[in-house]
Amino acid sequence: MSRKKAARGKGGGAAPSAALPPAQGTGRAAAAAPRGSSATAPELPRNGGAAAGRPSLSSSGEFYDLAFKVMLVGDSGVGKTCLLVRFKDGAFLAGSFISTVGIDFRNKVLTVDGVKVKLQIWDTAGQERFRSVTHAYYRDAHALLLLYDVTNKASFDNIQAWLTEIHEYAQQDVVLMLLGNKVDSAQDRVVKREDGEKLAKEYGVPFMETSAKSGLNVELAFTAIAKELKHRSMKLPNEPKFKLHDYVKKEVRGSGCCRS
Ligand SMILES: Nc1nc2c(ncn2[C@@H]2O[C@H](COP(=O)(O)OP(=O)(O)OP(=O)(O)O)[C@@H](O)[C@H]2O)c(=O)[nH]1
Ligand SMILES: [Mg+2]
Repeated sequence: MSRKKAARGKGGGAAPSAALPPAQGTGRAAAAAPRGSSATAPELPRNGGAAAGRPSLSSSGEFYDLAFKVMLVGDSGVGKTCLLVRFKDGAFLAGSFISTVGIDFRNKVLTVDGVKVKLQIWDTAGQERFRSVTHAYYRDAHALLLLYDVTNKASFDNIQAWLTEIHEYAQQDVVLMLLGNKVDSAQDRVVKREDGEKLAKEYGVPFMETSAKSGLNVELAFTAIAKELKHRSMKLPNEPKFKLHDYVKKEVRGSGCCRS
């Protein structure tokens, strides 16, 4: 991978989403990106750039060996922005709900089995009116985290429609994971864990329940994705096969226990 600085997202376009605090490497892609345009972040090769074998420099000045694009999708209000802020900054965006406008991205470099993997994480707006913007970004996503809110039945019922949309717009080989968020709100839960597990099994996707508020399983969700993508792109000869489903089953924490 040639030594390059990941381009910053350009400003401009509609008002940037108010939900993400200004931060290093925040890409503020124009909310109404022209149909079919690629993101304002650099295009990332399908294999994450494994071929070059030399580290690159991310916009936050961190070296990385591989880079992948991950998208957060799901109904408005399920917790996509909060999950990203929890993962990136280790904080919970409490207070009033500020809906994402258009799309935003944050970068985070994590180390997976000694390899530095940069995740360029796209936080999409769940509101229907931004759906056409989101469609333009599916094309080069390497992985998708599909969220519903365990306290909101409609967000779970809409998962089928999200899966149809993903099937239509995303690549065949996209890595997909289903997340039931807000599991800390036990008293308000209306979607049982078994319902999520059953749906995930039906579609053959890994599943876990998370909480952006407590942090439960948030690190695990992104680490599992990074491991899967790294193993796909760097098939080292004597490396044991990585099985995403098995890894998630082994590592996932129940909502009854401590933080992730
Ligand atoms: N209890 C609890 N509340 C959460 C959690 N995650 C998000 N919330 C709250 O749910 C509301 C919506 O969260 P967001 O992250 O903004 O939702 P979103 O999916 O980004 O919504 P859009 O940007 O409109 O698509 C906010 O008031 C958050 O505080 C969680 O894990 N637990
Ligand atoms: Mg949001």
